[in-house]
Amino acid sequence: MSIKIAIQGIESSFHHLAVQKLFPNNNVTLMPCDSFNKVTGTIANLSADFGVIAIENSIAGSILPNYTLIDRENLQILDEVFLNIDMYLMALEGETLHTINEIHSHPVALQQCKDYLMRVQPHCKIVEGKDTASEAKKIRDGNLKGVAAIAGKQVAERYGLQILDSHLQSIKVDKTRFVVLGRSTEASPIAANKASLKFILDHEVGSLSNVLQLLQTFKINLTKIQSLPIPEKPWQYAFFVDVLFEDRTFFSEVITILKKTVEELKVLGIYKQNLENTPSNLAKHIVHGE
Ligand SMILES: O=C(O)C(=O)C[C@]1(C(=O)O)C=C[C@@H](O)C=C1
Repeated sequence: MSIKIAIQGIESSFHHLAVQKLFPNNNVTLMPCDSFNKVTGTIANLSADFGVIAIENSIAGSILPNYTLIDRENLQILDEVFLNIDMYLMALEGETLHTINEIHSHPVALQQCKDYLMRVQPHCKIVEGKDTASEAKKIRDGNLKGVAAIAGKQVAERYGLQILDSHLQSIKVDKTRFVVLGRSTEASPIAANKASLKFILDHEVGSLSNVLQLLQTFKINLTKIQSLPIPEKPWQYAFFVDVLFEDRTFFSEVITILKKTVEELKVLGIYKQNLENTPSNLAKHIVHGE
């Protein structure tokens, strides 16, 4: 039995690499989607067991629409993984840096390489595509002359393109955080030490500061805070935070207090921090029915 995992993009994209890191020993059926929207929809309508989506890149920043998608579809963050990203310029055999006049890639990938594009290829037309790998495949399938794609090295190998330039990202160390999404309402892992929360505050002086102080009191470490506008309420914001906790009881107490004090609270996931990129245990539930 295989696990069905929806990703944005096709085989060899960075999302595919993230799935391979998370589920290296499992029989995975990849469900390629051409937008993040379709990934979350595919999980919500039960077609996929899980989905993997990028949530933040160290150079390009948060992929903001993905926060809204997780929230809107009522999905749970079940796991995470961090990929080192290295960007390459690739095109058909025989092309050189001087014959290229158009460059395609995923918008977040283009953003990571914007210094390179301005410095080395300022004359090129930049085209935002669906994902790194499908843009490269398009060049191969359509025999597109004068067109290059920005993608990972594995994409050049998979789709038979020639590498014209390497390490294009603006900062050498380039990392993307991906999260595994599911519909699961099952108990979070016993070893969980991280949570993603969304809260909305009333417009009182100090309401955000009170929440931060509460976290401090209970020794809960805030690792990320992101505000997003609430479209129905102009100039009001929802806060999306990631927190690390050592003591599960303290964490539960904080949740109880927050529920009473903030206007709205939603737990988007309780999982184990995974800086070491340990393979996920989630497949067990699907394959063995545990
Ligand atoms: O197009 C791809 O290969 C992707 O997996 C998408 C994506 C992203 O959404 O951030 C993934 C990792 C990199 O940061 C660049 C692009």
